[in-house]
Amino acid sequence: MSYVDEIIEAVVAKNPSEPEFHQAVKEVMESLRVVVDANEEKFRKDALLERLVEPERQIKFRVPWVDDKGQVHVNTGYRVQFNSAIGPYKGGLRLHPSVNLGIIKFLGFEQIFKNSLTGLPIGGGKGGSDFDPKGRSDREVMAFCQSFMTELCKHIGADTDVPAGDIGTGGREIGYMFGQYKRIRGVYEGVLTGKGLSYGGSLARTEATGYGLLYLTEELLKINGMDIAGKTVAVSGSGNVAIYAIQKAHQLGAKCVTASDSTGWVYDPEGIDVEALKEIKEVKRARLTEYKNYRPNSEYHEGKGVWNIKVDIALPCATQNELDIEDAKTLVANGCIAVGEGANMPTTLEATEYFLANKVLFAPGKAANAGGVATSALEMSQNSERLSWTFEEVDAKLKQIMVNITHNMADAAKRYNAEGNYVIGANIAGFEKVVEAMTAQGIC
Ligand SMILES: NC(=O)C1=CN([C@@H]2O[C@H](COP(=O)(O)OP(=O)(O)OC[C@H]3O[C@@H](n4cnc5c(N)ncnc54)[C@H](O)[C@@H]3O)[C@@H](O)[C@H]2O)C=CC1
Ligand SMILES: O=C(O)CCC(=O)C(=O)O
Repeated sequence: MSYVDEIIEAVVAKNPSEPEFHQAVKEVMESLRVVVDANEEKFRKDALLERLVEPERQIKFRVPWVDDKGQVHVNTGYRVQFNSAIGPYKGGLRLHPSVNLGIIKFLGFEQIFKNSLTGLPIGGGKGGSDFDPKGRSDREVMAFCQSFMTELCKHIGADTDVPAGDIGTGGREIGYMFGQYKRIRGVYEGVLTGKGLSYGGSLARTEATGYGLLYLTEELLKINGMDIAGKTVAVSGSGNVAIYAIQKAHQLGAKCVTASDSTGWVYDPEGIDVEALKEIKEVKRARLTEYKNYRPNSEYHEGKGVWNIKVDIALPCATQNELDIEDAKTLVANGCIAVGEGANMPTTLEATEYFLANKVLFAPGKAANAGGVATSALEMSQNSERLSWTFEEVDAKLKQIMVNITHNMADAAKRYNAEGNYVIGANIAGFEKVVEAMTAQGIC
């Protein structure tokens, strides 16, 4: 049996009931086959792949908090510090009822390669809790965040592990967590990114993941002889990534006609009104049913359906495995030319293979959504030098990073005779740097 197959089998056997982690490992390992085969003897001797798929550390803890009626609730908190070969652990905190150890491990594993692709010195980690902020008052969210950070603060720091936002963790939650960290540890340092501008945040971090996704998509079309201007786009989700992806798509001359949340989706043939979306989701924290009040000519549908709309480009920006094989077949039949993953692993393995087989330009999340974590690393740099850069400076660096990632993944794919396969390209380009650093640092 090949080394890659042995590793995939061992991961499944050793980590039962973690299907998302298996899926993430399988996707990466399949892409690395050609590199691993060429270095099999050395990698086996060093147990390189065994070390890569085993987190350096995983922390699981109790998070008790009191609701507005005086009732005590207990949630589970996680932080998986996956790999620190190229820098301090870096990755977001997800607050969603679906969170469990397997989900955090898949996200942490992806983060290793994504962070490497940015070209910046950040290792891979991820965390979160099964707490659901939806429908909770600000005081309840604060109570949860303070309790969560009371334990987490023992394991993180500006030079060791720097968490940030993810699903359910936005500016409000980061603020409460930062306050609690400072209160307990007594240090004012850049321990979290995605902070508010008044206490060390970076301009453009809020926009970065969505903007970065569009910079990469634009470049990908460009190197394949196409222009993003004039293209029709479907976006799923209506959170941080989706909102700023739609905004940048419009700025680049494309038209985005859909958005969704966990209960339904909207189709607006004239183009999604970003200001209305921001008001509904960022200010009112309401459901998308409200969108019709702002745009009477739009349609609202319950359930899932954005991938049934005929578009040139699909940008899944909600959550994992939200785009399956049936969706992929519909998109291809409707003439879709490119897919960029704004979310982490939103496309199933089967759907990904279908896109690749049908020559759809497919940008995997670890490349396409790397603009968020890259800008977090820029926030860390600004915190270290006690300076704030302008929006234009940060945005220009973000754009350059996304353009570089596009070329690096395209070049890596070409080097290994897989031209146009950006899944292989992104995984190999991310892996190469991590392996070099792990090898240089000896067995650890
Ligand atoms: N915020 C960031 O900087 C980055 C986020 N990501 C990824 O992007 C995705 C979205 O994250 P954010 O926009 O930050 O979160 P968010 O909490 O701001 O928005 C999440 C969106 O996805 C929808 N959603 C969540 N769970 C869902 C489900 N089970 N079914 C259908 N819709 C669902 C929500 O309704 C919401 O519209 C996630 O996969 C996240 O890991 C990736 C890189 C960076
Ligand atoms: O900004 C960060 O540190 C993390 C962003 C993140 O969680 C992700 O890239 O999935």
